[in-house]
Amino acid sequence: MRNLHRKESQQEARERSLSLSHPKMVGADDSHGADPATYDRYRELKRFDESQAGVKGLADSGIARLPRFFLRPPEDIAADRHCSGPAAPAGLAAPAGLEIPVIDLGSLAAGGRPAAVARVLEAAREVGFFQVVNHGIPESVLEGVLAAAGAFHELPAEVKAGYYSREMGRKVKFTSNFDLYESKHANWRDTLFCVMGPEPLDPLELPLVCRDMMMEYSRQVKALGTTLFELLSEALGLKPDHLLKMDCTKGHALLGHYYPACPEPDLTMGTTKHSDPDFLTILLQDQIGGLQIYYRDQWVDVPPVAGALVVNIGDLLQLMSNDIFKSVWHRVLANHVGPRLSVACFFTLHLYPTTRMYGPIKEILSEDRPALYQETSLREFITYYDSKGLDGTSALTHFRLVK
Ligand SMILES: O=C(O)CCC(=O)C(=O)O
Ligand SMILES: [Fe+2]
Repeated sequence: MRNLHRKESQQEARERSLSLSHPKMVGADDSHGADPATYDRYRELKRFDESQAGVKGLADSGIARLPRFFLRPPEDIAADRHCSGPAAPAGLAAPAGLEIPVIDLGSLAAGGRPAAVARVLEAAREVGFFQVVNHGIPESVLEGVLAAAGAFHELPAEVKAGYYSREMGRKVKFTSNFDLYESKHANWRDTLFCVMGPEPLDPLELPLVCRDMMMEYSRQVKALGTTLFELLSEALGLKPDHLLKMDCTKGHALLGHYYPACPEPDLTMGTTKHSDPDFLTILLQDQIGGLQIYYRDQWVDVPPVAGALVVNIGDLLQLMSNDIFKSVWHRVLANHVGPRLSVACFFTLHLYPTTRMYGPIKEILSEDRPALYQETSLREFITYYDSKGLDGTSALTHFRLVK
């Protein structure tokens, strides 16, 4: 593990001394029953935002009822059950107890590669999600990075406030509900967002409490990403380095999510249903559960498997694979039990000024398989995704040639 020998910075000294003090309470509108005539949603959102304490601040203040802007009306929750995802396979029978595929990467070098490629193809095409085991990242690193992300969120609110931001260009920021002002309902989730590459992040920009573990995990998850993109390239019938040459592993961001125990979990969501705006996501979740994918008209649990990592196809890879791979809706249920921790690694060139255009890969197109999407730059794609927020629609629709 990396050890940085240097003098403690002012910010770190502040973190250390403040971590001994008590978290500050944040105010909350804890009455659902507020008079609709006088309820000022924007003011409440702003008050929450300006607390810079996220949903953990609300949980710590001991609220028994959720502020109104977290509430999802029952018809909204019901509608969720009948949504049609960006790639919901049409006309197929309901799954009889679908289990998210678990793929063993342990024998790639020992003749197991063709079987792994076949399984990756099947999972990416049919389900859009799979779990990997024997992936090469030691359990101590998985446990370590989850604990480190949790430790950041458990710092005193005053310390975390130093990182709180909604600025697009910030490489390291603590935020709650990136789409707070755009979305219909807020989510019961806080996030530490860190852009780790392509320009190497100066480790000193990371909070001290999670710095070494985030750097170590970043290095290891990038190596796993390379293996996965090679398998995915082969699954498309391309040379193993095809997706690597398209810069799919050039940049990645780590998102340390924190879902505190929720006082009224049935009335809100941990994460609203969405598909990911990247090439690929590798997700590390703890043992609490709550992640679900939308598959053949129903929500299916992605159960925590000790030592496994969850992999899902992002919107950009669905676009590049011309719909061979599926980027599917997923969501996280809020829970009485918590906190739930997860660390998502988004392979994306977020914030990197690349002008490269991404469209369906030419080598897999034919007269029978014409391009289904227009080309887009990553900047255009992300700007569109962020402006839309997690509104329950797919950003891919916007780039589809035949609507
Ligand atoms: O926390 C999780 O399990 C899922 C997070 C997620 O979907 C995301 O970061 O896009
Ligand atoms: Fe996601």
